[in-house]
Order: sequence, then structure tokens, then C-alpha cells
Amino acid sequence: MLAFSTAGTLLSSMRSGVSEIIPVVFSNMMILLCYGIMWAALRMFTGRRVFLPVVCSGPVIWLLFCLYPAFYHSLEQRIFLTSLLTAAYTLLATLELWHARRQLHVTYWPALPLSFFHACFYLARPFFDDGLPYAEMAGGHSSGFFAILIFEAILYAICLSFIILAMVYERGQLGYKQASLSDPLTGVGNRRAFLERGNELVRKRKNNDFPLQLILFDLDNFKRLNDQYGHAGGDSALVFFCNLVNSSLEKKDIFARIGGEEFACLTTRPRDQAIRMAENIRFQLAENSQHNIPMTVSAGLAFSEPDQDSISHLLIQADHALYRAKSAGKNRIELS
Ligand SMILES: Nc1nc2c(ncn2[C@@H]2O[C@H](COP(=O)(O)OP(=O)(O)OP(=O)(O)O)[C@@H](O)[C@H]2O)c(=O)[nH]1
Repeated sequence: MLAFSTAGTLLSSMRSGVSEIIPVVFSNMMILLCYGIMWAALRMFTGRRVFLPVVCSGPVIWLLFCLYPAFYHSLEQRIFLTSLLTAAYTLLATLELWHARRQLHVTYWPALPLSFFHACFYLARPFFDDGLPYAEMAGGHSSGFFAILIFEAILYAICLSFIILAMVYERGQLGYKQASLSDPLTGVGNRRAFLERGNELVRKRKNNDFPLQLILFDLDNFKRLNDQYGHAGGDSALVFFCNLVNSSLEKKDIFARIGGEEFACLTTRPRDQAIRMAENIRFQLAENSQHNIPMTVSAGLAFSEPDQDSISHLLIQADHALYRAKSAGKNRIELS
């Protein structure tokens, strides 16, 4: 991208008044292609599909217009079209930066006004740019707007480069954080994530009273399942169970794998609904086990008191209930 914009600018500065085809036609094609590539790069950054025709349409439109002598010889019209195409690409890039807010927390913010300002600058350019010094380069005159144009372009390129570096860095950091909080096998949160988010919810509950229930699930006879179906069979059983629970979660529920075959679900549903949810999961697992691998699960439920400020007490209570469920024959639910 940098190579294209440098080459485009260099070509643009080669105007001699004798032959302007390369500086006028090709330099602007390269600069517009550079904007198209920037849009594509931001699409890739946000994990969205890149459309090659969009990347190339700016340079192609420019080339087609330049084939008309009336357009080619009108500096005003050329300024209007390059400005319009540049603004269009920059607005598309701004839209991609807006999409980046789903993946980033901080660094996309400065890029948004910067990119939007750049688009507005090019939308306004045709009203202020008299075409100097291009028209009178040979005579050595210079336009005030030309200096602003160059200054804005340099400022935009430098600021955007730093912001994009910061965006890449932030995404890397968030990726590491996400990896440290999720279970690689099942994709659900791990114990650390559960304790972090769970404690946060318990603290929130102290100020705003809402129901909070903890369900501890433990797959039954998992050692035997591993022995019978192999470790790979055990792994896919764990994934199957997580998918089953995930399909019955509500937005606010926190679900995580907190041990080998032990899972925790913190829910803000009322007590009777939490019991129904646990019972439903237990029933569905016993009825629909995957690949003919019979599976059952035991669960212990605990209900949070308003004065609690950490999840550990709730975990101990649910663990006692789970122990009772195991002792009473497994494939059942006990309340604390
Ligand atoms: N396949 C697989 N097995 C695991 C994983 N993590 C832990 N396990 C196995 O889970 C089994 C747990 O065994 P136990 O703690 O004895 O529990 P259990 O056999 O389910 O017995 P109960 O809890 O009393 O029903 C062990 O054999 C572990 O090796 C994993 O990621 N994948």
C-alpha cells in the first residue's frame, strides 16, 4: 500500500506540461488503488470478505473517464472525480473501522474521526482547490490550498499508520487475554474466567437485588467412559455436553468448564427456572447421548444470599449438593 502511494505521488510530481499521461492518469490510478487496498486491509482486519471489484473500481472508473478528451483536459473535472473517489473509499474505510468496535475496545476510536475528517476534506476539496500548482507548475506559482492538501495527506498517513499499529497491538493483547480465559477443547470459559465474571456478578448483585443461582455439573463415570471409548471419545463427549448447555443458556448466564469433567453455570433466573434448566439438561443428556456413548450428569444447585460478596461460598454449597447427588446414585440433581 505504501509502495503504491509513494509511486503514485512520485509519478504525480513528474508533470512537465509536455506529456501528462503518466503523472495524471497512472499516478491517480495508483493512489486510488492504494485507497482500495486500505479498504481491503481493514475488511480483512475485521474478518470480513474482500470484494476485488470494489478494490479496483476506483482506478478503473478514473481510467475510463480519462479516455474522454473533454474530461482529461478539464482540471476542474479531474479534481472533482479524484476527490469524490477518494472520499468514497475513505468513507468505506470509516465504515470498516466502525465494525472494528466489536473486536477492539480503545484503539479504533481515534481512527474513526480521523478517517471521517479525511473523507470530508476530500468532499470539500473541489470547492477550494483551484488546481494550482499543477496548472502553473512550470511558472513556479504555488497555491495555498496545495500546501494544505499535502499537509493533510502527510498528517493523515502518519496518524493512521500509528493508529493501525495500535489496533494490531490491541487485537493481539485481546487475543492473548481471550485465550487465557477460555477452554481450548470446548471453547467455553475456563475456571479463571468463571471466577472473574462470577465474582463481578455477585458484587453487582449486592447493589441491585436480582436472583442468582449456581449449578455445578459433573459428568458421571467419566473415567469409565474414557476407558471404554478412548480419550478422543471422552473429548467429544465433553464438547457435546457443552453444546447442549450452551443451547439452553440465556444472555446473562455464565457457563464455564471449571475442572476436567466439571462445569459451572451461574444464572440470574429465578430459583424454580434454574432448577428446571438443570433438570432439562440432565434429562436431555441421558436421552440424547452422542454417537451411542451413553452419558449422564449429576448437578448441585446453590442459591446466592444478597449479602455475599464472593462466589467461593456459593461454590462450596453447590459442591456439597453435588456430592449428595453423586452419593445418592448419580444422574440426579440436589439442592443445597
Ligand atoms: N477425555 C478427557 N478426559 C478427561 C479430561 N479431563 C479429565 N478427564 C478424565 O475425567 C476422569 C474423571 O474421573 P473421576 O474424577 O474419577 O470421575 P468419574 O469417573 O466421572 O466418577 P464420578 O465423578 O464419581 O462419576 C479422569 O479419568 C480424567 O482423566 C479431558 O479433557 N478429556
